[in-house]
Amino acid sequence: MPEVWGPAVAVVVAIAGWFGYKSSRDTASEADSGEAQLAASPSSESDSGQTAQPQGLQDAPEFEQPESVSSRMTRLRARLASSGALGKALLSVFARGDLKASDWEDIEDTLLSADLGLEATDQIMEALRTEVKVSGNNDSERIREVLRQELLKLVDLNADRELHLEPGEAEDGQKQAAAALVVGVNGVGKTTSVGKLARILVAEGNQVVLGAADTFRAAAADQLQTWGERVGVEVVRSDKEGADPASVAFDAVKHGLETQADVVLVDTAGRLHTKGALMDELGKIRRVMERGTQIKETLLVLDATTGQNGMAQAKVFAEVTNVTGIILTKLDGSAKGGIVVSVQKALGVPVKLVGLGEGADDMAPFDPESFVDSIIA
Ligand SMILES: Nc1nc2c(ncn2[C@@H]2O[C@H](COP(=O)(O)OP(=O)(O)OP(=O)(O)O)[C@@H](O)[C@H]2O)c(=O)[nH]1
Repeated sequence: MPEVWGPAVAVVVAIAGWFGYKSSRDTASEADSGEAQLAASPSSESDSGQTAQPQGLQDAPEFEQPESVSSRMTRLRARLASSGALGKALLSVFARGDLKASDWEDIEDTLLSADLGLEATDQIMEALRTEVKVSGNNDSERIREVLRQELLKLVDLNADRELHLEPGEAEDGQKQAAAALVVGVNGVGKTTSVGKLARILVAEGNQVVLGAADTFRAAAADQLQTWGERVGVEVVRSDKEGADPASVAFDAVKHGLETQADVVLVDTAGRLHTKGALMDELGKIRRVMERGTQIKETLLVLDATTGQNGMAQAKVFAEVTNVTGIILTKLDGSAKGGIVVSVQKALGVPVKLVGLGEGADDMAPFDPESFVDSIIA
C-alpha cells in the first residue's frame, strides 16, 4: 500500500513523529491495469480524502534552508576531481626538458589513468606533440593552455546542460508537474542524488514531490524520506518491500498533480538482473508515469570512482532507456576527472550535475570551464 509522507500531516500525527500518513488505496492494480489516467485536479482530495494540507504556522516544523547554487559552486570548486591533479602530473613531465620517447609514454599514461579514454588521450597527445614541435620549447604556461583548449573541446562547451524541469500545462489549464526519473546501477549514489537534487530545486523555489520507487531495498525509501523531511518535501513510498516500483512511481506523479507540485523526482532500484528485465521494469515505470505527465529528464547516475569499469553498465542503461543527462557522483573521491569526457563520448549525453561529497549540499550543476580549470590548475 503506497503512502504519502509529508511534513504537514505529520504534525497531526505528532506522536508518531513529524512525518507520515497513509493513503488508503493501493493503486498498484490501477497502475497495472493500463486504464488509469491521472488528472491534475488540485481541488480533488486524495483517494483517502487525506490530502496533505498545510498546518498552522506555529505547528510547522522548521526545515533546513538548502544552500543556493552560486554559493555551493564557490565552495565546491576546489573538490572537483582532486583539484589540479592532472595538470600537475603532466607539467612535471614537461619540466624534464627535452622529451624522450619514455617521457611521451608517461604523458600518455597520465592521461589514460585520468580516465580520459583512448580516443581523447590520442587527441590531446597529438595537440601537445604538435605544440612542442612547433614552438620548440616546453613552456609550462603554453603547455597548460594547449591542454586547457583540448580539454574544453573534449568536454564540449556547447552541450545543453540545463535541467528541463519546468512544469507544463494540462489541457484543462492546470499546472502539470514535470517528472524526472533517476536510474543507475546500485550503490552509485542514486538515492543521495535524488535527495540532493530535491534540495537544489527547493532552493530555487520549486515545490517538489519524491517517489521512492527503489522498492528493492527497504532502507532506500527511509533514506529518501529523511532527505525529504529535512527540506519539507513529501515522499511517496510503499511500506511493502518488493512492491511494484511502477505503482509507487504512478502514485508519486498522481500526488504531484494533486498537490500542484512543480517537479516529481522518482528514485529507482537499478538492479541489473538482465538487460531485458531492466528494460521491462524501466519501461513500465515510464509508461505509468507518462499517463499523468511528461518525463522531462531521465538522469543516469554514475560513480566517477568506478572509472571505465562503470561504463559498460552505464551503456546498458543508455540502451534500455532514453537518458537525457548524467549525474556524476563521487567526483570528490576521484583524481580521474577524465571520466567526464569519456562518459559523454560513450553515451552521447551531457554530464548535467556532479556529486562532490556526502554532505547534503555537495552537488552542483556541471560547469565545463570551472571543471577544466580545476583539473589543470
Ligand atoms: N564522497 C561521495 N559520496 C557519495 C556521493 N554521492 C553518494 N555518495 C555515497 O555513496 C553511497 C551510496 O549512495 P546511495 O545514494 O545509497 O546509492 P544508491 O545508488 O541509491 O544505492 P542502491 O539503493 O543500493 O541502488 C552513500 O554512502 C553516499 O553517501 C558523492 O558525490 N561523493
